Amino acid sequence: MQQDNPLEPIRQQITALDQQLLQLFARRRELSIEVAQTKADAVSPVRDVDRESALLTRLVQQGRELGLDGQYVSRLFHTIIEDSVLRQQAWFQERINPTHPEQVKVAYLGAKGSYSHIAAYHYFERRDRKLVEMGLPNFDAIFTAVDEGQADYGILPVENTSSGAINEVFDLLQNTNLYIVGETTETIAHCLLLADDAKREQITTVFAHPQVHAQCSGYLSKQGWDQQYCASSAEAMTRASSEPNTAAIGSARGGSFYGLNVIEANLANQARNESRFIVVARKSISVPLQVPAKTTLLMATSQQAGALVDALLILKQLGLTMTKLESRPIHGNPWEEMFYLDIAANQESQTMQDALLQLRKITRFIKVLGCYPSDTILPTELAAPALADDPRLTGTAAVQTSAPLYSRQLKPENSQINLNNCQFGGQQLQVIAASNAAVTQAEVKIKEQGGHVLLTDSDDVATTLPTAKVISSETQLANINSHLQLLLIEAAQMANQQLLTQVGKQPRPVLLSRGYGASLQQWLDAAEVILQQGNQQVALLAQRHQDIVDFHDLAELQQLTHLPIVIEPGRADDSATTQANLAKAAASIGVSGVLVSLSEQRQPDDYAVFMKALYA
Ligand SMILES: O=C(O)C(=O)C[C@]1(C(=O)O)C=C[C@@H](O)C=C1
Repeated sequence: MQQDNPLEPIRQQITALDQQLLQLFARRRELSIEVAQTKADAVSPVRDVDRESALLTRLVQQGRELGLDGQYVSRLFHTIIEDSVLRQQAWFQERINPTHPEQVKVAYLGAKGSYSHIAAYHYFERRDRKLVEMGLPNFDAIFTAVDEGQADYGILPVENTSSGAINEVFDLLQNTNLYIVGETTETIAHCLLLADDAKREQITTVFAHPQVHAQCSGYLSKQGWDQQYCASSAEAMTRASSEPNTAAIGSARGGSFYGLNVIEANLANQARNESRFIVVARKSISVPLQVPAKTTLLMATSQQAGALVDALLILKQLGLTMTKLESRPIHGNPWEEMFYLDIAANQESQTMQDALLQLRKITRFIKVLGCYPSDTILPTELAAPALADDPRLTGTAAVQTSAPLYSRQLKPENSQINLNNCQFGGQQLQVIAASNAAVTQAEVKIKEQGGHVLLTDSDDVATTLPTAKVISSETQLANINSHLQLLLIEAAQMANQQLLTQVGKQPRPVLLSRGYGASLQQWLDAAEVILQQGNQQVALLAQRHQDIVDFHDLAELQQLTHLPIVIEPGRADDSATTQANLAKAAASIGVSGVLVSLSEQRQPDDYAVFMKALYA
């Protein structure tokens, strides 16, 4: 009989107390949101370490009087305060980005019970959002589902304390249209999970995601089981629940979805096993200044020695803290690296705007992948005076730069584009020679008579000259040769927003022609589309189809933009000498390049005449 069990009355009292504790926690949470509402009016930060310190000191003291250990009390209240801070942050977030519906569709890796699923659950629960779950088989599918609007958000793991960065996700971020709008860190407790009727001694095979295998390699190497990789922890658990003599590695919570029991816990190599996840969406968000924010940048520096150090020095000089630096190879550009930087600052703060402005000047590619609330809540240590000043709060007033990226207003000095040893935007006029002949034949001629870049339709890469090619479609862009250095967008494509957007994601310089009948503003707006995507290496090409190159336009353009300007001088029937004179005149008002035909078949050799007249 239950009444005979002496434990029962005591347990009932514990249950009743726990129930009261829960009600108190819930009430505390409500008060925390009331505090946030008050802070919104006063524009004070969420985090108040002085208050936390005073509160913890008092609680530890009072706890001691009640016989409670100080560590125990501070640990408990750190969890409570962390929840309070994260809730307030979520409340502020919602206040300035109020578009979210009550339920959100979230794409994550694997099925119910996967680590990504649990991270998604925690993240959106904190935001009072009901989760419509969309488990997908791979990371690529998650990006596509959000991009195409089938899901509102995607949640993706980016790093783990034992196995490091998740490269596949970083690689997909290189080409995405999505923005990072949030992050969350999950403590991952890997357990050995077995079906009800299974026995540990009979295990022959263990299923886990490759990252999980890596994180538990120490434990697994001692077991002598066959280790099989699965696309997700959920798949591993599904298999362990149906295949005899097998086990899975997963979380206790995940295992419960599949009727699996925890046989051993804490299998990871590192005692502290945490994974950081990012949340991606189609629209970027603003982060309120009350909330500590992170800004993630994607950046390619020039290939000169020390280029990365120069970029990092800018951050240092502005007092910005970089919390992460990852590098990944650039797709199609062997030995070139794309850098991912997490900076503890709000994108809209003046300091971050200054940093972006300076970084744009020295990078070949730069894009803000997102600015989002930082979910890392460091515990307030007791009696540490340094904590009175929370360095993660930038606290500066919001500044939105409205000047376009192409404008002189934003960047007074000329931009420069480097291709091997030639430099558009520098002192010397650069010559791009267009040729239909075989690449080797054209190369010989350019080397004999002068010139810097070869514009060719050929995919032959056997040349030491930088090569340029006309790109007319996204398909063509997707298949370009990795040696190609300069992309030329012709007049007919100037208004092709999709092509411009894709070209903007390239780490290669772009020469953008003015569209037929397009105004200077429309031309610059097209350049802006490319720049906004991250590609900072854009030059403008005034082509011959504008009848003759209009010097009035060129002079005006010089004032409006810092982008290098290249011209195709004169009409086709202008003599080589006339074209050279036009090129020289253009150079005198700051034009940095000229596009001419190599005209292999002509007699006399127009190219030779042109080059001679140019340097006469
Ligand atoms: O008192 C405040 O200002 C709060 O925001 C509440 C609270 C808490 O939960 O106790 C939360 C965050 C602050 O860092 C300090 C305390």
